[in-house]
Amino acid sequence: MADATAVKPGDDERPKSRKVSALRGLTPFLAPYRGMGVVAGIALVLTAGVSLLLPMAVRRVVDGFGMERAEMLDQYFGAAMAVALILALGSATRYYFVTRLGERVVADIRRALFDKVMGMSPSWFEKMMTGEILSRITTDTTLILSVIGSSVSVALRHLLTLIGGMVLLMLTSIKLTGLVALVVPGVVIPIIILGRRLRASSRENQDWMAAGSAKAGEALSAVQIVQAFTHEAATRGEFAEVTEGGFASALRRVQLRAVMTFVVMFLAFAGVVGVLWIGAHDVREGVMTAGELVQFVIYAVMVAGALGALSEVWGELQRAAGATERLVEILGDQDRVSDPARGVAVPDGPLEIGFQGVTFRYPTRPDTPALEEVSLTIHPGETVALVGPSGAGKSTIFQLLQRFHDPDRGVITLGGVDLRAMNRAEFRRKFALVPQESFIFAASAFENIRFGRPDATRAEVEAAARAAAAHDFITALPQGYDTPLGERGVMLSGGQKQRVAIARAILRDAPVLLLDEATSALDAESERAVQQAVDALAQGRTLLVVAHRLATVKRADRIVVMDQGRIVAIGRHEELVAQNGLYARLARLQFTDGTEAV
Ligand SMILES: Nc1ncnc2c1ncn2[C@@H]1O[C@H](COP(=O)(O)OP(=O)(O)OP(=O)(O)O)[C@@H](O)[C@H]1O
Repeated sequence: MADATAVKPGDDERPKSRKVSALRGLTPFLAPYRGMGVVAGIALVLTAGVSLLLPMAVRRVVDGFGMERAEMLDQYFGAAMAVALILALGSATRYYFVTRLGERVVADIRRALFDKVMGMSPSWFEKMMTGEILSRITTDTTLILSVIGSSVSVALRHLLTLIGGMVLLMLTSIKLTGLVALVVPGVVIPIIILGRRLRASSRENQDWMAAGSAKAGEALSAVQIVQAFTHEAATRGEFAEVTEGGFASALRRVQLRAVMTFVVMFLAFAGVVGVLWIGAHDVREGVMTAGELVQFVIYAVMVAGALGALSEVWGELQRAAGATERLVEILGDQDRVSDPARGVAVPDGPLEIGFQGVTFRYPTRPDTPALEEVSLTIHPGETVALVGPSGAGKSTIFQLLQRFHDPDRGVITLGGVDLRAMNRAEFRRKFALVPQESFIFAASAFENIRFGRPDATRAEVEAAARAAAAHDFITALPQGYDTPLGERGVMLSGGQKQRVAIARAILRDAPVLLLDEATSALDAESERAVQQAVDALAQGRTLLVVAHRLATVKRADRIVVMDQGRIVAIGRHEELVAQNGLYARLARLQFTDGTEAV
């Protein structure tokens, strides 16, 4: 068994107790479908009621009432046929509506979760791994499906049988019911005690499942790195550890369930046998008829069966309660960044960008400022290059400008309006981003470029590709623009991916371009092609570029030199070289054209 303490998931501040009442979190999702619930409820009551009448019919058969005349016998069995029809119809109706309700509600929950997660800012994703989110969207919702789609209705049916059965037991024989009543606490108390332990172990089990998905998801997305570093054995080991941890915790749950099933079943049936024994004496002495005893026994078996089934369903309800709580947790999570209740419209026309006294620390690194007292104005149409050593805060400028985080101090404006006063989706339309790592979706080249503007025509997509010097290599692909590029664009070279990303940004046709240049050196030809694409992109737009190439910096109207989160110099290439400061050093050592800078 794995060392559970080493990688035990779920060791966070969340409370461990999982109460079935957590299922209340599902109410908002169930409310719109009240109608379906009502129909299912009626069918449920009907079938439970009819099944409760059956033992009485059996008593009459055993005791021979109404069997004297043939037509009465026929009527009797005709009625039994009708009952069978009602039972079958009621059960089918209940199944249909309950299952449909479950599927509908779970589809709604999945969508609500995904919608929520898609809108969260990066700091939220820092505490939640992709695999874990996926596990919640799939595994946890499946648990809820089983509850709404069956367990609740099964539980209700058994509950009705239990209550109705008890009443009818009393009507059949007060004395024997009294005896049964003595047995019931003996069954219920162990259910409560074991149920509590089961609950804790269920949550733990679900946490293990989520941790397993998270590990596997990460390893799969980096499978080449894992193989290149011959880390397969260790990665397999880590996954095995999580999986075995999950198995061990499942085993504890299964053992508990087994013990619980034994205790409950034995006590229930032992009780029935005991009561039956006394009843048999009563029949012998003529205190009750054989039919009454049979009726009583059937009710008692129904009641015991209902109790046993309830204890099983209870476990499922608890598992689902844990799942619900986790989902409600995500749905209720407050993001650090949020849109204003009523967003100010983004100004039309040329947009000036302003940073005024911006200081920012990443939430995960509260001690080190990533930006400190940054003030900078970028005029419309200007090309500004951000340069500086690794970790200087260049990418952080981009992050804040797109409002993935809010500054701790200071203001960031677009067109003179504080970003926090506008809706993020509105002002982000003014930006076209070319990230350092060009992300390629598992779709065709055409779809990948059209991602920049989903309503673009084929001609517009091709024009953008031409401007980005991507048209020629795309048409040379086996199916041209319709060639699937494979997961993360495995079909393309680094330079080609960049040009697809640039074409995407050109197509977006936004007034402000944010270009994070790739640090990796390209061969001379790709370099020229990418440079040409960037030039096309910069035409008539504001360009803010995290620059790693001398060619780019030399073309810039202004160069902003950053170091340890601060702006240390601003100027043109020649001026900065003449100052012989950090920039001159960087220019000599860091820019990737290979040419001497000064
Ligand atoms: N998500 C994050 N959480 C915590 N700290 C971060 C995060 N991203 C960046 N940092 C830290 O903030 C500082 C600035 O990082 P940033 O990515 O802006 O640097 P950069 O100048 O773009 O570097 P590079 O040229 O290497 O990309 C660094 O010290 C970095 O370690």
